[in-house]
Amino acid sequence: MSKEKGNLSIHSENIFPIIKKWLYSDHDIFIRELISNACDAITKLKRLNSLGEADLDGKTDFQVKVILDKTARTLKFIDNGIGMTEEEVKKYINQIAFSGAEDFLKTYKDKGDADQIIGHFGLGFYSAFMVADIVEIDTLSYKNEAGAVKWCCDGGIEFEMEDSNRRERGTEITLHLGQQGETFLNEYTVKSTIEKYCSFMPYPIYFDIADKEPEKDGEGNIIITEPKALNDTLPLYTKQPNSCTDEEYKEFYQKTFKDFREPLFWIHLNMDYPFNLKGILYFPKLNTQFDTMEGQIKLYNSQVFVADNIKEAIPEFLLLLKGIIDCPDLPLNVSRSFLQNDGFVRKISDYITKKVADKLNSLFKSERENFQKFWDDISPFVKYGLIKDNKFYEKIESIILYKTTQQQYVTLEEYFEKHDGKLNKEVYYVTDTVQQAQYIQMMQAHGIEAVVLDHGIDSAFISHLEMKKNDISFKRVDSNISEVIKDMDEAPDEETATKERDILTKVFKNALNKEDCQIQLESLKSEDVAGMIILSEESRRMQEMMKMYSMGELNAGMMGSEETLVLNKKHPLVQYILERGEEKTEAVDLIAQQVYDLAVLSHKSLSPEAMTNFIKRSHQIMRYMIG
Ligand SMILES: Nc1ncnc2c1ncn2[C@@H]1O[C@H](COP(=O)(O)OP(=O)(O)OP(=O)(O)O)[C@@H](O)[C@H]1O
Repeated sequence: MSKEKGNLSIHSENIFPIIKKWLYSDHDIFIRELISNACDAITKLKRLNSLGEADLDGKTDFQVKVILDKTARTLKFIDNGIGMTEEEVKKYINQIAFSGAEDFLKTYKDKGDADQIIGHFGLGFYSAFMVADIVEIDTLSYKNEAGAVKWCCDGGIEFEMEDSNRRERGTEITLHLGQQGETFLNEYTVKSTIEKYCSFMPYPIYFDIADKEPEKDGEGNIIITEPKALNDTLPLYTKQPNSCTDEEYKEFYQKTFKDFREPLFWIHLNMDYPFNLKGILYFPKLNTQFDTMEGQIKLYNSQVFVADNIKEAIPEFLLLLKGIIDCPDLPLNVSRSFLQNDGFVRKISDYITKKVADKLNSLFKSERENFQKFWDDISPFVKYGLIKDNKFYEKIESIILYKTTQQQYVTLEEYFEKHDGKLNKEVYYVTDTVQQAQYIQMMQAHGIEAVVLDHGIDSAFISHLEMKKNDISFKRVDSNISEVIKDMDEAPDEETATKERDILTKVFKNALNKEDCQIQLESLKSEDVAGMIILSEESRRMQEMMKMYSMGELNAGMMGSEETLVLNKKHPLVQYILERGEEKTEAVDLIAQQVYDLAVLSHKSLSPEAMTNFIKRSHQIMRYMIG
């Protein structure tokens, strides 16, 4: 065969089923596409007018109307934009995937770029056939000499075109809704879809029902109400940050996210170079631990809603926030439903991360008091962020706050400074201030404050920080006996210590009837406590991990032995037992059992059986007291 060259061609009978079935994931996006076209038509006309190429004839009340006629089963999209000539309909509508928007941008690209044109691919219009059996266009171009044109197509490969008697500049698209479009005969569906996709489109959008019964007052007089646009044509995020007030930010938040709590603070993103990005990120106030998972980032492309929570463009941890991001340069695919994952998207994500880190740093430096006030609410987010994103970690690592048991907020550096010389790069923490009160109090008595790390994210946060800063270790207050609370002067020699520990181990094993009873004998500075339970940090973390992976059953047997009963040699009850050696008396048994139960009680709850015994024994002891 001789060498040939040619153009590939598309058959519309093949492409229509693809558009109807596969191109767009959601049926309702035809509303977004047709309203976007209407807005583009207005933007183009305005642009031409500003270039002196179009006369508006005084008609500058630019708007888009959507009218539902339930009886006729039609949905109309009417604009007073640029309109189309016969040639333009042939070129842009009859040729699938030939975009007039692209054509326009090419022609006018050097003549200023004040407004954004939404269209790009030349396919959106055909999404109307997902819901309509027949689509009609009635259009009159702004060009003086142009005649109005009517176009009609039933979704097959044939269309009809004829002259129209339309007199108004602009375009009216009529969808004759078919079975697939049944749901759009419902006014609430149409209205909420417009609100979903078009809330921030740049021209007012009015929705109305054809032949609607007029509203009347009690006396039967018709109430005339001003039509109200469904959208906000100048959303706050498009304005310059220095011209927005706190009140406006709060109001915008409440309206956009239907959240009537006040946001804690916000970041207004406004970038022109190297890419165009605008938006506002809000740090919401949390009610409960689980609230954090309810963030919502709405992504827009030239004021057209794309989707919520697009992971490719927004760093995962930011999805815990609430916000709007509008990026006209987003590399969207045809359906505008997801992004092509390229380096550009990564840059957007990095930019947002940097902005958030900068804001947190500036709050820390210049509004420390506020930063502390916000900390409880924002810390789950910050911690999640630093675990997920190393760049974020590096930028905010030094400003992470820790709330101490005395309700102060300190950085790690400040924590060590506070305990100057007392702690060897150890951070003592509590996970439950009530349950661990005994330990907290003991440490406080010796000048050590613990920090409260009681959120679900904290165990992962601790591990992450230890991995990053390997000289630092986190120790729960009940995980060991700090040197600070021991009385080192009273430490016995090795031989005595072993002997005493052996005696106590035997006595306690016997009294408690417990084979795996680990005993440690210490001289504590305080004489108030006879015994306390400690559980090594490593084994407790292991237990927690097992619990998380639902391996709870295994832990009791495997890990139980890691629990140690620390007895205070200075306490008279412990001394009483030691003085009696291994002598077995009722009093020794009672003391051992009671000391053990009290130690457990200040660490966790007793099992039902142990609790019953404890109460019985306590009564018995009180009876002995009165003889
Ligand atoms: N209401 C309208 N007024 C004027 N021209 C219109 C209107 N609707 C569509 N057009 C013309 O038809 C062309 C094709 O529209 P279509 O929605 O298929 O694609 P697009 O908007 O260019 O791109 P995309 O597929 O990205 O939406 C538009 O570019 C525009 O030139």
